[in-house]
Amino acid sequence: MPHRVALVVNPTAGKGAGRARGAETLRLLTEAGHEVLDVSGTTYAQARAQAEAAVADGVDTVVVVGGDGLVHLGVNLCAGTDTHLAVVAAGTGNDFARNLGLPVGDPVAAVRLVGLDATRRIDLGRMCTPAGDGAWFGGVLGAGFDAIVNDRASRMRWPRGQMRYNLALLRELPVFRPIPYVIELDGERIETKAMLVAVANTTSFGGGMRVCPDADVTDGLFDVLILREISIPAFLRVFPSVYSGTHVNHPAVEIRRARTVRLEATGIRSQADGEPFGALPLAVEVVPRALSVVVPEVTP
Ligand SMILES: Nc1ncnc2c1ncn2[C@@H]1O[C@H](COP(=O)(O)OP(=O)(O)OP(=O)(O)O)[C@@H](O)[C@H]1O
Repeated sequence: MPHRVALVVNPTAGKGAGRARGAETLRLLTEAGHEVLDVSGTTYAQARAQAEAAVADGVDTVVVVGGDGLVHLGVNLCAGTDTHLAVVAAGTGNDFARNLGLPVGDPVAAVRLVGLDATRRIDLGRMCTPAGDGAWFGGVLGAGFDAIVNDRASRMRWPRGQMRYNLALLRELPVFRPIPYVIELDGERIETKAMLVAVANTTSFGGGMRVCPDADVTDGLFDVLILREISIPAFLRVFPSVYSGTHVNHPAVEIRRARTVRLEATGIRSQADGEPFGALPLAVEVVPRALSVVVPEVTP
């Protein structure tokens, strides 16, 4: 079925590969008979404003070409509506696409899905500051060491891609101190020092770090990881096991399930889907079935 499509391309995604992937996606969508409105911008803010207007105008589907940052934009455009989100994964990490079994680095396969009309409704996270500033996220919200590294990486101009995060991590690690948190899980209050707290809708972030390997996007619950205070050498030893998800067996790791989470810590910022969000405190809730995603197969 031909769709009315709003296309958002991040030309900087995947170390600059996004531009070519975007041009290919535009050509493929047009050839497939879809009516395409290219709402890409020279900045994230411009793309967002143009895409919001297209969604308000009633497009059927938003197609994002980029990494998890562009998925984050798409999630915020389509959340709570019947507009479908299609992902042409062309970023560095592509955690969202991998978690949902979507094609990665393959615009032909991703565009084919748009015409097949197979969609799946998934849960989203909704985060809110005390001032009432809110946003949605599809993947993982982190507030701790991950957000500090993410913050530093986003201020660095070089190198690009995954190496930037590795370098930021090496710079932050020696000066990092465990953070005193107040965490509320469905109203249960936990006071603890921890290295990071991650509120997960999907399983992974940061390019394959399977922080909450059993997270399920349709269970109406977050998986919440608390990595309690450990020494920096112990942190370095446990860190690689996050890629296989076996870190969950470490005694300092606790994973809990909750519908609502409140996070409080002084001077700590958050990141969601790899994009910086506000400082703590934050209130977070899961909103079941808030997003319709274009997928390879129909699921109820
Ligand atoms: N023209 C643009 N349109 C959209 N986003 C842009 C644009 N220029 C720069 N960006 C930035 O790209 C980031 C998102 O990148 P994305 O996740 O799509 O790709 P990536 O290669 O995986 O990036 P990263 O390695 O930074 O995670 C956002 O933080 C956004 O501010």
